Amino acid sequence: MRLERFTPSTPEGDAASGHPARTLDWLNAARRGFYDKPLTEKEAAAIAGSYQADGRELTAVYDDAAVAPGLGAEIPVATYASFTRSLNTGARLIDAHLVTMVTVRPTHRRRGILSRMITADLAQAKERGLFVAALHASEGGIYGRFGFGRATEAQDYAVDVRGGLPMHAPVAGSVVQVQPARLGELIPEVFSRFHAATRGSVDRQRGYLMRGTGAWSDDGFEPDTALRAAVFHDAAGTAQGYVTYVFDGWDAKVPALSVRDLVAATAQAYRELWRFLGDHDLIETVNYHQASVADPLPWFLSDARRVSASGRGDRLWLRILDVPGALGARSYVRDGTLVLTVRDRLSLTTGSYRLQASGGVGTITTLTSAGPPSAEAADGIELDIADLSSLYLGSVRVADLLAAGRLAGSPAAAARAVALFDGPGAPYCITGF
Ligand SMILES: CC(=O)SCCNC(=O)CCNC(=O)[C@H](O)C(C)(C)COP(=O)(O)OP(=O)(O)OC[C@H]1O[C@@H](n2cnc3c(N)ncnc32)[C@H](O)[C@@H]1OP(=O)(O)O
Repeated sequence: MRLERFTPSTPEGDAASGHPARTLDWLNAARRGFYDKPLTEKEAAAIAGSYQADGRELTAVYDDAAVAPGLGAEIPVATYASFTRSLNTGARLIDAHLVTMVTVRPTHRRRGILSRMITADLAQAKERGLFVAALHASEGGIYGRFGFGRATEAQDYAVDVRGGLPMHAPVAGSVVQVQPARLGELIPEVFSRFHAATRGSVDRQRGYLMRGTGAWSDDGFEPDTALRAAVFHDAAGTAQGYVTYVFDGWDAKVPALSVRDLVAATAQAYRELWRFLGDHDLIETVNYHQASVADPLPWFLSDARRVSASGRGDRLWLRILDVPGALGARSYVRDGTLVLTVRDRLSLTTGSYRLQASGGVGTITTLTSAGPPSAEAADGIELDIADLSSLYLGSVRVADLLAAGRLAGSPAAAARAVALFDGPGAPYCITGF
């Protein structure tokens, strides 16, 4: 097996590697891995351009022993991509190493190819100085062993909008319908305000701009003529939110709209965009797939039962690569001191650390990174890096990790952990990658 890392390119750019279809072959191997149709050369060029803008790095694994009539040795048997985007820790934005497009051909599965790719990649990301890695998992049982923990959750809504959506609050600001193609400047502007204000948010890749403006369809790369859009302006005339959505068609079970994307920089913008969605005559249901688990919509409505929630599940998974760096980049509600002993199967963060929080700021001292735990560790907590990664943004409470047997420590140490890690609200991420 041969592993290559490269940046996406045009056939001319790839020619220097001796494999002019290198990017196209990688993209189609990844699509095969997710059971998608192969791309045309035009589509591949559009995606490669978008990936270049994202700064993605591609990993391919080749099987030089491939024999006819099987796929040729130039077609990757495994794909893996990574790029950097900021993550809101609740205190500030830090660079996160995003992992995506992981596939291994069925004929090559369970031979350790994913393990090899991810172990090398995470070690490199740590060497580059990144504190955390993140991904969205196709299955819940794969990534814990590599130190990833569930870090944000979301839920699906089906909202009954028959006769509109009566709300407690009076109408504020204004909503206008716009052509999606006119959203080019507004999408990044509104998202960046949402991102700066939302713990757990990850900055978005270029594909969001392409799909939000209708330049690409939801599942392809042709213009999306069915896409509709609306923008909310507050009383001062500032655009504070937008929604893109489609009509599900007259053949659907009930006449429905499906929200493709809804980004609101303020609670008022969120409320007024929902009021707008409810103002579509003939429509009975609005479907939404990225509601926060602490979503306020039911409280906005005169009748909260208009909202049916389902499909609650994990979205973002996080993996701390550098404990002092990551814990020093979040905030703490209370002052206190806690020693954490961290287990890490990949040995990237194994060790004991003293966390001292004062005035919201954490200072972390590495006590040991190899050998026996420090004497101070006896009075601390012990947990796996995947569970510390789940605690990091606040998606799980210390008591739940204790009850699950995933966190060990004396009652006094656990109480100190509660004081430091259990904060208000739920982290929220509306970026998929
Ligand atoms: C971030 C993303 O891109 S998520 C998308 C992931 N990709 C997919 O779901 C596409 C379809 N699946 C695949 O392509 C492959 O099965 C992959 C990528 C999930 C796994 O690749 P493989 O090369 O077979 O994994 P590898 O052999 O390295 O296994 C690593 C470990 O994960 C385990 N594992 C692998 N796949 C799974 C799975 N689907 N469920 C549970 N455990 C799994 C293995 O048993 C092994 O465990 P061990 O370390 O305890 O021995």
